[in-house]
Amino acid sequence: MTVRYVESSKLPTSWGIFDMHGFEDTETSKEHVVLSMGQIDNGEPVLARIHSECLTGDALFSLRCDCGAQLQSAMHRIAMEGRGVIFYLRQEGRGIGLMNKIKAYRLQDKGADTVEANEQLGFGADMRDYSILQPMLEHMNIHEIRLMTNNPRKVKALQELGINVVERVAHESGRNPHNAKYLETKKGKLGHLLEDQDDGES
Ligand SMILES: Nc1nc2c(ncn2[C@@H]2O[C@H](COP(=O)(O)OP(=O)(O)OP(=O)(O)O)[C@@H](O)[C@H]2O)c(=O)[nH]1
Ligand SMILES: [Zn+2]
Repeated sequence: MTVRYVESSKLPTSWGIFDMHGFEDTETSKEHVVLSMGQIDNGEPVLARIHSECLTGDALFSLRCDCGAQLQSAMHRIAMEGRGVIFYLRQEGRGIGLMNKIKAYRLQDKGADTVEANEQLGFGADMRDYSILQPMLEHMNIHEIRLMTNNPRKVKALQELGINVVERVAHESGRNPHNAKYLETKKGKLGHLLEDQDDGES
């Protein structure tokens, strides 16, 4: 495995003070970050978020998706429990990268949904590889997680890697008129477990 631990520091945030741990993938040069709070290496299942980078949603306040709201909600939940961990993985655009995501957004502006746009660009619907998590979890001595996600495929992928997901914690937030179609496609085509939205727009 090519992912190695680099260094840790404090990261004060609006929700509290996290510990920030840096990892680098020497093969891809991708730099991943883990935020933790409380004692997470004592063997008790850890409340965890495995968050895929979304520059537009996480940093630029985009309403096209729900990523920014999900990240903030995860930080809030962990702070409320006083214990938990966020793996911030640099898998922008479900693994296709930022430039390709912009191309996909352009196709979506012309009517495609997120899956069709990926396919029109020659990519699969979801190109993420979670195996990079293994050395990071090992370094943090985390073996059992309560995973904040709506994506059953993410749970399955982690379990196939030998990561024990003892609970899926529903993680819905940030629904708005601009991401209604995106969320509908996640539910209809990607199998996300999202509440029905009877009165919503599509
Ligand atoms: N290719 C592509 N990627 C997108 C698009 N919108 C958001 N993303 C990326 O999707 C990733 C987040 O994945 P999601 O499918 O929203 O959610 P998830 O991580 O599978 O599931 P949750 O754990 O429930 O959030 C981030 O890397 C975003 O950059 C899009 O329209 N096209
Ligand atoms: Zn996003």
